[in-house]
Amino acid sequence: MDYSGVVEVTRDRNGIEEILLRNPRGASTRVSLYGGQVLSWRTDQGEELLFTSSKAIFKPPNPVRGGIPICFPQFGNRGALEQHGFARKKLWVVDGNPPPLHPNDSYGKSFVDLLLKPSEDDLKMWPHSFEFRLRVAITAEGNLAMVSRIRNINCKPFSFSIAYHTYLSISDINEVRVEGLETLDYLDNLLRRERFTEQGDTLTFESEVDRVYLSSSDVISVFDHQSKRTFQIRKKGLPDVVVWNPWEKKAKAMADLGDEEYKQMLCVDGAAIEKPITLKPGEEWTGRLELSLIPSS
Ligand SMILES: O=P(O)(O)OC[C@H]1O[C@@H](O)[C@H](O)[C@@H](O)[C@@H]1O
Repeated sequence: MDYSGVVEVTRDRNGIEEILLRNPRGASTRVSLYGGQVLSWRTDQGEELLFTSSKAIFKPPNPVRGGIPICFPQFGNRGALEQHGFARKKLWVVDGNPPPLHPNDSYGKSFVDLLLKPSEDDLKMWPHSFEFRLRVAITAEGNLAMVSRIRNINCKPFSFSIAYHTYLSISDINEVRVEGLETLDYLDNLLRRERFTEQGDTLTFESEVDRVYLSSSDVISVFDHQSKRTFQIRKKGLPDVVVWNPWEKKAKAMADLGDEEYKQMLCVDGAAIEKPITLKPGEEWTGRLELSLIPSS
C-alpha cells in the first residue's frame, strides 16, 4: 500500500500490524492497527514521550495500558457498552484512499490513515453504522497530530462520546503541574460524578485523580519540572479534558500496571463527554488533537 512517510510496517507478537512513521529530523510515532492506537511518540533524539506500562498486555481483547487508546463510542461506564466503548479493542484497517481532509489537517507528509467500521457483533451492541477515520501524523516539527472523522452512514441519528486517552510519560507525578484547567467546572468520577469548580491556579497531584473538566480552552499545558519539559495539548472539537492518575492503591490492584508506575504516567485526554455528539444521517464530525513538546529551562 502506498502511504506517505511510512518507514516500516512490522507485526507485533500476535501478528497485528504496527506502522512506524518518521519525519526527516528523526521524530517518530508508532501506531498499531489494534485499537487504532498510537503506542509511541519520540523526539528527534529518540526520547519516548508516551507512557506504556511494563505490564501492558498486548493480546486481544485486552486494551493496551499506555500510548493513546481511543475511547469510542462511550467514555468510561457512562452508558450500556463496555468500559470506554469498543473501538480500543477492535482491529482497524489502513485506509488507502480516504476522502480528502481539510488542507489545514494534512500535517505534512508523514502520516497514516486508519479506518474502523462496525462489525456484526458491534452492531448488535450499538446498532449504528458509522465510519471512523483516523489520521495519525508526525509533523515537520515533531508534533503528534491526530484527526478523527466520524460519519453517520445510517438512516437514523446517533450520539457518541470520545476521548483520546493520552498516557503522558512523566518523571514524577509529584513534580508535575497542569495549566489551562483553572476556574473550570469538573465532574469527579471518584465522587459519583459530582460537579465541582477548580479553585487552584494550577493542578498538582498528591492522591488519586479521576476527573472530567468541562468546556476547557483549546490549549492545555503539562509542566514536568524534573525532566524540564512541557507538553502542550492543542485540541479542536473536543471541549472536555479528562485527568486521571490511579495512584498507589489502584495501581497495585491493576494487573497491567506496575505497583510504582503510577508515578511515571499522567493521562490528560482531549475529549467530548459531558455533551455527547449527535450526528444525523450522512453527517460527519471532526475532532483534532495535537501534542507538542516545549523544552523548558
Ligand atoms: O482501566 P481502563 O478501562 O483503561 O480505564 C482507566 C481509567 O480511565 C479513566 O479515564 C477513567 O476516568 C477511570 O475511571 C478509569 O479507571
